[in-house]
Amino acid sequence: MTEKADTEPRGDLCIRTLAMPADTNANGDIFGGWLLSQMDVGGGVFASKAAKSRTVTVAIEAMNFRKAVYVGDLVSVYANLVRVGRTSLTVHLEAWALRRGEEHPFLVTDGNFTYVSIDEHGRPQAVRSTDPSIAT
Ligand SMILES: CC(=O)SCCNC(=O)CCNC(=O)[C@H](O)C(C)(C)COP(=O)(O)OP(=O)(O)OC[C@H]1O[C@@H](n2cnc3c(N)ncnc32)[C@H](O)[C@@H]1OP(=O)(O)O
Repeated sequence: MTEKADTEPRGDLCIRTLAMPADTNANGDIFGGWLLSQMDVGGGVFASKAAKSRTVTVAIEAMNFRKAVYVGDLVSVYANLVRVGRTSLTVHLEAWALRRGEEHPFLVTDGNFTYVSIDEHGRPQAVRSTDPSIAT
């Protein structure tokens, strides 16, 4: 895995939460699945706002777990739109942790999450947005 040189989060802040004891794995560290679910929730909020519709997660790619997260870390998820298809959007998500007593957050995970815009029956529908960067 290549080390990312980023020193600052990129994108829109979409969720911020505190890692709690209930989120730990058998080793007492924060469970990767918990982190992934925070990213999915944040990315879903971002994708629904961008598509102006309900969305569902269809794929997660290029997921990197770069650093461990511990109880008490403040976890923030940032989103960037990287691709818009006919019915789907791909969002690059980064999770950053701020440790108690420290000044600077650090990148803990990142990945590309693809969401599909769906209608009231759960069927894919064309992305419709007033955002000019999302041409359909
Ligand atoms: C936060 C949460 O959402 S939790 C819920 C977890 N997710 C779910 O329950 C979703 C379950 N899956 C589904 O309901 C269906 O598979 C749907 C609605 C996502 C897609 O339905 P399908 O009939 O497969 O649709 P279809 O084949 O037309 O694909 C729709 C879009 O998804 C894209 N897609 C499908 N599979 C993938 C994949 N593995 N990777 C990337 N994109 C994909 C297609 O390319 C298409 O995008 P485009 O229109 O922009 O070109």
